[in-house]
Amino acid sequence: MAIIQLPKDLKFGVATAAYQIEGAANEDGRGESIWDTFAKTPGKVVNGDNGDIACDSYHRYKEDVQLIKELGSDMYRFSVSWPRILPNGTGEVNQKGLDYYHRLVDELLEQGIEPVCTLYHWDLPQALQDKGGWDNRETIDAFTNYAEIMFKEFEGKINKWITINEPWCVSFLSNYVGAHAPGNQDLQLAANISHHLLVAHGQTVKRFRDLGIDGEIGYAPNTTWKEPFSNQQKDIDACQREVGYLIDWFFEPVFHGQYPSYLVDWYKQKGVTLKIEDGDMEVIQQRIDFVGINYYNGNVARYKKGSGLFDCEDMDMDYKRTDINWPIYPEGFYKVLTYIHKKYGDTPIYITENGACFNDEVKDNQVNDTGRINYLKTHLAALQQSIDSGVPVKGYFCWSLLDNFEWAEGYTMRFGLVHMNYRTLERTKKESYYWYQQVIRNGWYDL
Ligand SMILES: N=NNCCOCCOc1ccc(-c2cn(C[C@@H]3NC[C@@H](O)[C@H]3O)nn2)cc1
Repeated sequence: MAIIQLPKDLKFGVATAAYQIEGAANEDGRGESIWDTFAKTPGKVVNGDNGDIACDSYHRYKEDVQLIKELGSDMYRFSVSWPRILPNGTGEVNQKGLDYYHRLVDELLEQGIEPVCTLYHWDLPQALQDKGGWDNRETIDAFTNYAEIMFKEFEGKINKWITINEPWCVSFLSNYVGAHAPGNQDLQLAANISHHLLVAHGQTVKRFRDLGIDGEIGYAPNTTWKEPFSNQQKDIDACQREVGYLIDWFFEPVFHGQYPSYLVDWYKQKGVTLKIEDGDMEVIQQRIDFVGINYYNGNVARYKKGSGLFDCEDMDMDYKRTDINWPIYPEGFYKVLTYIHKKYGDTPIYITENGACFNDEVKDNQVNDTGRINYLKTHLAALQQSIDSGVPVKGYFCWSLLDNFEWAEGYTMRFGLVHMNYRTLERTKKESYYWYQQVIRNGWYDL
C-alpha cells in the first residue's frame, strides 16, 4: 500500500447548503424560494421530499458545529438562504434571518472554525422568480444588493465569500436539462441565465472591492472530465465540448474576458446567441482571490453524432459507481485541476466540494461506509498528485457534513460523513467521519 502525505498547510473542511440542511422553511420570517415551489410540484423530487424540515440544522446548529469541531475541521462552508434575509428578494430585511447566521457564525468562531460563506446556493427567492428570475437582468442588481447587506453585516466575522455555487447547475441543469428548479427546458434561456449569473458574480466582486470589505472572494463552478476514447480529432473535440460546457464557459469570461469561441460557435449552430450588453465582459472579469472547484465524477467519452447537446457519448468503462450511479473516476480530478491550472493560471484553488453518495444505513450504532472511504482515498491521492504538479490548492471541503436533501433525489441519496435519521433527526458519525478525522489530524493516510 502507498502512503499519501498531504501538504502540512492544506486546510480541511466540510460543506453544506442552506436549503439542504436548515429546515425551518416557514419560520422566523423566511420567504419562499424556488426550491420550496419546485419540491412541492408533483413529480419533481423523489418521494415528494422537500426542505421543510431537512436536518433541522436551523435549530440544531450547535450540535452540528460540535460535529465539525470534533472532526478537527479548519473551515466550514455553509450557504445563506437569500429568502431568509430578504423574504421578497429585495426591500425589507428580515432581522431574524440575520440573527440566525450571527448565531451560527459566532458559534463557529468560538470553536475556532473558519466560516466560508456561499451567498447563492440555488434557493432564489420565489418573488424574484415570479418576475423572471435569473432571466431578468434586474435579478443581477438584486443579488448584488443582497450580497452588500451580508458583506456589511458580517465584515470582520466572515473573511471568505463565495458568490455563486455551480453556475452550470443554476443555468443549464435547471433551465435546459430541467432536472433542478425552476425546471425549464430551453437552451437559449439557459444561456441567457449563465451570462446573467456571471455578470452578477462580477458585479458582486466589484461591489466587495468598492466597499473595501476585508477578506477574500471567489466563486465555485462545478466540473467534470471527459477523456477521449481515442486520439481521433472528432473524439478529442467532442470531449472538449463536454468539458467546456461546465468549465470553459464559466472560467473563460472570468479569467480572459470572453466566452470560449468553440462553444459560442456550437451554440450558434443550435440557434442560440448571447445578448451581451456593453460593459458586461469587463464586469465579469473582476479579479478574484480564489476559485472554488467542485468535482464529483468524469468518464471516458467519444464522438457520436446526435448524442446529447455536444455529439458526445460516455463509454461504459465498467468503472465502479457510487449509489447515485456516478462513475468513480479520480483520474478526472487530476485532469480537471491540471487543465484549469494550465489554462487559467495560478489563482489559489479551494476544492469547495468533493464527495460520494453511498446509502449505507446504521447497524449496531455504526455506519460502515467503506465505499465513501475508498472514494475519498483515491480522490485525495489525485489531489496530492495535482498539488505535486504545481496546482495551487489551498483547501479541501468534503461534501457533505451531513446526509441532506439531495435536490431532485430528495433524501434517498446520502453524501454525508454523518448519517441522518430523518424521522428522529438523530446524527450518527459514519466510519468515513472517523477516517477523515484521522487524515485531518495526521496529514497522511494509507492508500
Ligand atoms: N451534463 N449533462 N447532464 C444531463 C443529465 O442530467 C441529469 C442530472 O444531472 C446532474 C448533474 C449534476 C448534479 C450534481 C449534484 N451535485 C451535488 C450537489 N452539488 C452542490 C451540492 O448542493 C450537492 O448537493 N453536483 N452536481 C446533479 C444532476
